[in-house]
Amino acid sequence: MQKIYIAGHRGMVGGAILRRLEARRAAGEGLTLITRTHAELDLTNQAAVRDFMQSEKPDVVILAAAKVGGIHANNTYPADFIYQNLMIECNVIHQAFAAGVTRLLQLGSSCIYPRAVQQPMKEDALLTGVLEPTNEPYAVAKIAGIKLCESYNRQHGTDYRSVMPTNLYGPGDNFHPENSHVLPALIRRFHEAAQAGEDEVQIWGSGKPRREFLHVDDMAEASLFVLDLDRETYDANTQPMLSHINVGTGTDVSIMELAQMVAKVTGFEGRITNDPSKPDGTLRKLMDVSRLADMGWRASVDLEKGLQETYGWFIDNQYAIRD
Ligand SMILES: NC(=O)C1=CN([C@@H]2O[C@H](COP(=O)(O)OP(=O)(O)OC[C@H]3O[C@@H](n4cnc5c(N)ncnc54)[C@H](OP(=O)(O)O)[C@@H]3O)[C@@H](O)[C@H]2O)C=CC1
Ligand SMILES: C[C@H]1O[C@H](OP(=O)(O)OP(=O)(O)OC[C@H]2O[C@@H](n3cnc4c(=O)[nH]c(N)nc43)[C@H](O)[C@@H]2O)[C@@H](O)[C@@H](O)C1=O
Repeated sequence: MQKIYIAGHRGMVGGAILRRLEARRAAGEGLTLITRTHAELDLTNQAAVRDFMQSEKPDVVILAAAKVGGIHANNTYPADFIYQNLMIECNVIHQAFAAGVTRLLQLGSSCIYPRAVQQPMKEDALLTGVLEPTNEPYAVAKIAGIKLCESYNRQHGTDYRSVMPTNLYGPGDNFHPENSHVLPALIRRFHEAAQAGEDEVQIWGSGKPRREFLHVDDMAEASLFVLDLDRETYDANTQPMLSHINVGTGTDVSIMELAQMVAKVTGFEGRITNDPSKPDGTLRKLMDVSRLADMGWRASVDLEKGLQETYGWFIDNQYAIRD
């Protein structure tokens, strides 16, 4: 019987991972799944995390809890993003080690890479240049998460792994009008404009930046794929000081193209205009996903289909708006 702690199980990604693990358990796999809500266990609290890890002693930890948000939230609350994410990572990773956890998977982000890096971004581009200023504090914390895992592996022989997702979306996303990521923000704005019969919707920035969008079910599947790899395979495909694995689709769209897709899905037929007072952020973020593809995993959810499904989820859960 394997005991797995999923940190952040009420979030978009943690929730999708939990659903997959529950399905495995229902199919007969010997799994004990441990969860705590934020209210039950604040992961920025070192003593609380220590007591929890020591009493539960999980075999495996999946770290999908983090302070998460889009370009505006990152730019507006930089102290929250760096402080909370560093604390969560330090507490969970160190206390997991202290409690004897041998395998851990932590989720980083594509924003760890330099803003002007060669595209698509390979894992070895890490720490080769200047970060994007709108999310540098969050990115620094995410880089620290990778380095924490690598350092415990090198000093203590643990098997702590890191996956770096591209921009994610899907059921359970945060549709807050300012603090969310672009895809859920546009679903909400275009839906509301279509319902109100408005003839114009503004998107932030120039619409020219390019982003890659991965469905959360693909992300959950990739996370468990990486977690399940035997140690020899993981180590053979990574390096001790370059141990993270990109997760993405390998294709991107411009923000204006995304807006046009969202307009179609939500039935908005008016004009799409730009708000140049809002930042563009990184001009392009496209993952090189060959490391994961070489090991046998590829994304399968098509963006158009994923958008339709996510819009359906939004319609059914319109009041599940966070913050
Ligand atoms: N969404 C995206 O586009 C991307 C996400 N990622 C990464 O994927 C991971 C999951 O993100 P996602 O599911 O989208 O984020 P969500 O915001 O949906 O989920 C994060 C979860 O973490 C919990 N959490 C936050 N702070 C604490 C805390 N101090 N103690 C306990 N729980 C806490 C939240 O609980 P509560 O809501 O109650 O605070 C929430 O349930 C994160 O590491 C994120 O950085 C990476 C790239 C892109
Ligand atoms: C996943 C990643 O997410 C964040 O980085 P980002 O990719 O820049 O995130 P974003 O989704 O918020 O924006 C993408 C693009 O879209 C444009 N855009 C248009 N209209 C809206 C809009 O209405 N909302 C938002 N949020 N963006 C909009 C926006 O101006 C930008 O050009 C990181 O901070 C960090 O958290 C991280 O790792």
